[in-house]
Amino acid sequence: MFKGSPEFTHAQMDKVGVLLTNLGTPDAPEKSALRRYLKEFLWDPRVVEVPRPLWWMILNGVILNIRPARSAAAYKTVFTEEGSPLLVHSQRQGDAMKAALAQKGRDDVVVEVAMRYGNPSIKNGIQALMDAGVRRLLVLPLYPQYSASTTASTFDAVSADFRERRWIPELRFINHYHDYPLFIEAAATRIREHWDQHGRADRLLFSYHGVPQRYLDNGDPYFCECHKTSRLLAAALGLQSGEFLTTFQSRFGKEEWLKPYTDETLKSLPAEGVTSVQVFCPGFSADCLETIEEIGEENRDYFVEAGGERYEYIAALNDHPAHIDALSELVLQHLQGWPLPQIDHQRESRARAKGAKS
Ligand SMILES: C=CC1=C(C)c2cc3[nH]c(cc4nc(cc5[nH]c(cc1n2)c(C)c5CCC(=O)O)C(CCC(=O)O)=C4C)c(C)c3C=C
Ligand SMILES: [Fe+2]
Ligand SMILES: [Fe+2]
Repeated sequence: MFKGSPEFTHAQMDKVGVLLTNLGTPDAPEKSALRRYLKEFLWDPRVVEVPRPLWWMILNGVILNIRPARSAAAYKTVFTEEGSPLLVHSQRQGDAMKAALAQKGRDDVVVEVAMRYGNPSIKNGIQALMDAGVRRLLVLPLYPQYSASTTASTFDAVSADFRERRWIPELRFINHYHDYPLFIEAAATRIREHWDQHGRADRLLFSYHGVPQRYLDNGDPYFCECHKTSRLLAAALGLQSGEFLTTFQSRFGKEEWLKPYTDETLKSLPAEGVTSVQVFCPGFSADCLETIEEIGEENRDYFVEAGGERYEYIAALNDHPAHIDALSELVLQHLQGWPLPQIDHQRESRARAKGAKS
């Protein structure tokens, strides 16, 4: 049986919905929650492209016995009273997006936030939108650069939900916004604000989450989109080549990942006479474990141990007003051409008078 909409009446106003998604995060910084989260995440064939029987054995036999405890300890250092930073920032982005759209004259748009893995799930997010009468759905995965491991995986989850539905909404899906001028300007604003407060450093590092080199070799545009973001951002900031670097962080597993690696770069810079760096992560729309702990703490230690003197992490865009403005303009652009929701009030009152579904 497909999931239906038995409460439907013709008097109901068709709505437009926006589903903002991000990667997802464990429910708690505990071993059991990490095991659940990593099991779902790392079993996704978009994330780990290894033949399933072999990967099943490695994942269940080795990784899920070691990694949950290690990752839980790392997550403990970033969780706050409010919860996981990624989720907290995402929810703030959702609230701010709703307010920005209303301010721009679209208070009819329903906004939900969902996570590809864990909670709040994409399934529940789509259900909430459908329950609100959404018949036109715009999905915005908050990954500026397209990668099969993130963006396509989100599409998989949305389409998997649709496969269970009788009445699917019209769908639009934003693949990427790595070169969207307002996004570049928002990131440049964040960096300029940091410079206003702290001054500049010898180098500005743009550090992106990595993926295996093999994915690039097989046609994933992620690497190129990261470099394009860096180039546009450098141009917006008036930086010359040599003043900024593009590096890749968060390696997982033994194979080669996109290079240069952020950690190795930071370890080598002091020997080249670079003793002050600022690091910004243009691929992370929200601060999370990988920025707060890995870039903010772990990599700082590498740089300082190698002789670096000044290391600053520049916060992600999170709910910065320039970011919310960019994302809401992006949404409005992608909503163009979809008829505004309309309601036939006469028909509605007739239907109500009859007290029956029409
Ligand atoms: C921003 C884009 C991201 C890409 C591309 C990406 C690819 C990718 N990630 C892993 C493995 C892990 N990533 C983990 C955390 C994590 N990854 C992203 C984003 C991208 N990942 C974010 C935002 C986060 C943080 C989530 C949070 O809760 O704060 C983790 C879990 C953390 C840990 O245990 O160390 C893993 C594992 C792979 C294999 C991959 C591409 C193939
Ligand atoms: Fe990741
Ligand atoms: Fe990491």
